[in-house]
Amino acid sequence: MISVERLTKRYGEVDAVRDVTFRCEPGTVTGFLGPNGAGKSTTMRMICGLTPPTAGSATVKGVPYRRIANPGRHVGVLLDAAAQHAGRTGRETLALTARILGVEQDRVKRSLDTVGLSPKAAGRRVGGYSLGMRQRLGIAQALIGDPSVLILDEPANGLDPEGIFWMRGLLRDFADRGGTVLLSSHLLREVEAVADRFVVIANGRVAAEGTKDDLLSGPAGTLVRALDPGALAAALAAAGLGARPAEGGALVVDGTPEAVGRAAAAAGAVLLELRQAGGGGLEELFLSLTAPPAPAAPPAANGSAAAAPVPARIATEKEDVR
Ligand SMILES: Nc1ncnc2c1ncn2[C@@H]1O[C@H](COP(=O)(O)OP(=O)(O)OP(=O)(O)O)[C@@H](O)[C@H]1O
Repeated sequence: MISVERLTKRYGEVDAVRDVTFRCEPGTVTGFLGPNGAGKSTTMRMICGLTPPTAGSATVKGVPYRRIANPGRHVGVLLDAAAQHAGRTGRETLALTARILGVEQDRVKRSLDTVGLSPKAAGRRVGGYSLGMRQRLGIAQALIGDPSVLILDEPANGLDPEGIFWMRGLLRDFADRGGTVLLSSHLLREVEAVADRFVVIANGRVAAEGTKDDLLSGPAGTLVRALDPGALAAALAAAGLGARPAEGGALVVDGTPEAVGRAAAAAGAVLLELRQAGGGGLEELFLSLTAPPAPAAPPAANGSAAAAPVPARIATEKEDVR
């Protein structure tokens, strides 16, 4: 079990993570999703005791990570596959990890077999590995202590399609045997096939959380796209219809297609698309939750309420200050 309670991390003026709360249960894979810079890595680093939170707390198996004795026997962590010693061979890397964790050396060969690194590859220096090979080695390192929890940050980066398929099978099997998996990605499709639950983070905050069915059962609204997004935004605001941005400059509006069509017609806004939202499934929902805000409406000639921008539920991504 991983438990995250109101985790917050501030870097100067930047709120990298704000009030993030979620749980990962044994026997499940939790997909931790969000666009670049959303706060996934910072959250995972706080769970693993590498970054001190500004506020809030996180526990793994009921204990803060830093207080777990010999944590590699309980929690397998892969946060950055590129951060391995380039001068050691893959086999040496695992042999050293096995010694540090106090597990038998025969686990080295088993782990190499599990992740599909051949004896020849294992004998090469890590500096010559591709990113995909480093990911496999990192996963072997995470698994060698036979943990019951896995925390993996973008583990599919650099893996080819066969490698991604293999990794999904490995994680599914790990969870089906009672393990707990937290898996981050900025690509929904990468995790959709393996995750039981999703935590979607945008701009440092949890934007949505739940199973696929939970996420898709919410009010869908109407998807609309106009030739002039600003004119549409003004028309919706004038009609008192709330909206949030979706993919390709579209909006998802809290209202029926008829109400949206009437509002657009009244303002003379030309529509390119008008339909019930939600048919796009999880991907459409993910994109709408993590999209930048809708364009602001142009000021109305008479200075009426039509000048107000459509309220967007999701704020824009922060500026990267690194
Ligand atoms: N050490 C740091 N100092 C200052 N700002 C930081 C630091 N680490 C992260 N940030 C900022 O915090 C925000 C969240 O970054 P984070 O790396 O957690 O996002 P992410 O969701 O993992 O993104 P990606 O998918 O690109 O890895 C970003 O705005 C980032 O610039």
